[in-house]
Amino acid sequence: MPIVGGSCLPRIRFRRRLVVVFVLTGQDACFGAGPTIPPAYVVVGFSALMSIGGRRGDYGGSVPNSFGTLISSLALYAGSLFITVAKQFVESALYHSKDLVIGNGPQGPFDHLFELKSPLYKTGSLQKFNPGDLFLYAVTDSGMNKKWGRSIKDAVKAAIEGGATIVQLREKDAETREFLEAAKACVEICKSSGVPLLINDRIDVALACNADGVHVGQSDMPAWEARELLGPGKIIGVSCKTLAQAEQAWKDGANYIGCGGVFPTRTKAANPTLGIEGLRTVCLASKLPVVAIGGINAGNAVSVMELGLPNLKGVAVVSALFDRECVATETRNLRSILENAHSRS
Ligand SMILES: Cc1ncc(COP(=O)(O)OP(=O)(O)O)c(N)n1
Ligand SMILES: Cc1nc(C(=O)O)sc1CCOP(=O)(O)O
Repeated sequence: MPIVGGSCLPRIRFRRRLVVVFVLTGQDACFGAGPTIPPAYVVVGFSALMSIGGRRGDYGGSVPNSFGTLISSLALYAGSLFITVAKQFVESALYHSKDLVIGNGPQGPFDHLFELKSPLYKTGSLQKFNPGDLFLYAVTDSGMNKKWGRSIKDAVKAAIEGGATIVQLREKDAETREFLEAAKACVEICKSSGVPLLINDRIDVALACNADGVHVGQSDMPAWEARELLGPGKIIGVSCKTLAQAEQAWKDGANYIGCGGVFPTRTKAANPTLGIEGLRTVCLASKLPVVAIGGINAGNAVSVMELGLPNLKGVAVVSALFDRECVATETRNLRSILENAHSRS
């Protein structure tokens, strides 16, 4: 902030003007990675100059007073520097607490009363993840859509019409540009229905279409890196088959885990089957809400819901919804089965 000119400091000799130029322009400077020089620096510098000037009589200041001015200015500077460093320490603590998870909410432990200042946290609209949304999780499949002559958009519309509570676009074969265009249309559809939309694997696509979040597997981008990119307001799900994976997903700041394959499936090649007992084991250990996946359909969904585990929030389904003639009808039917089972448990 260069605010120095001949007219500002008319009575100071040239050599001292140089000092003042240094002091005043230095107030916004940084030394290395250290703090910005606080305005008190300017006061100290100016007072020091005054005191020197006083000694020589240029400003009419007295020698004893100028020493006192210098000491009190140094104290002011030290106090101000302390406050600056303390503020940065607290900011840094808040920043590093952003991914600490307590309970199932998106907030870190220090982030209850105010927003973090980092631009990273302006990327998403801050919204709370509701684990209840995992109740009937519709996961699309490009092959099935092609087989039945549906666009992704129509498949998503039909699933929402039938009562899906969350949707994931899992388009393994789609070209990026085509996928992004479809994803943008689906974001609009889901937003207007209040149904969260997640993107499978593709953090880039999720960011570009402003989806509600992503679902990542064990060989995809780690959840903590996805969280860094997406910010705290987005939903992140992680596929987990083991207790260690579930623990890591929690540490990484995920919102939920997808656990399977509960039953054998033809939708995902070479997918190990955990069975109902495998699902139970992971649910009991998981600190995050769980959605079951793999071979789930209208005929076996009740056996999953009947586990009655508090953090098992629902089922994720591909072929039982999308490898059918009428997606809306299949979704409606499965939703009513789930609701009946849930009300009994
Ligand atoms: C809800 C849910 N759970 C698990 C998966 C599987 O994800 P991933 O391990 O990344 O495998 P692909 O889906 O990429 O084949 C999922 N998609 N959704
Ligand atoms: C995508 C996916 N992930 C699985 C896992 O076990 O992580 S099973 C699966 C496919 C689920 O499809 P369907 O409902 O048709 O069986």
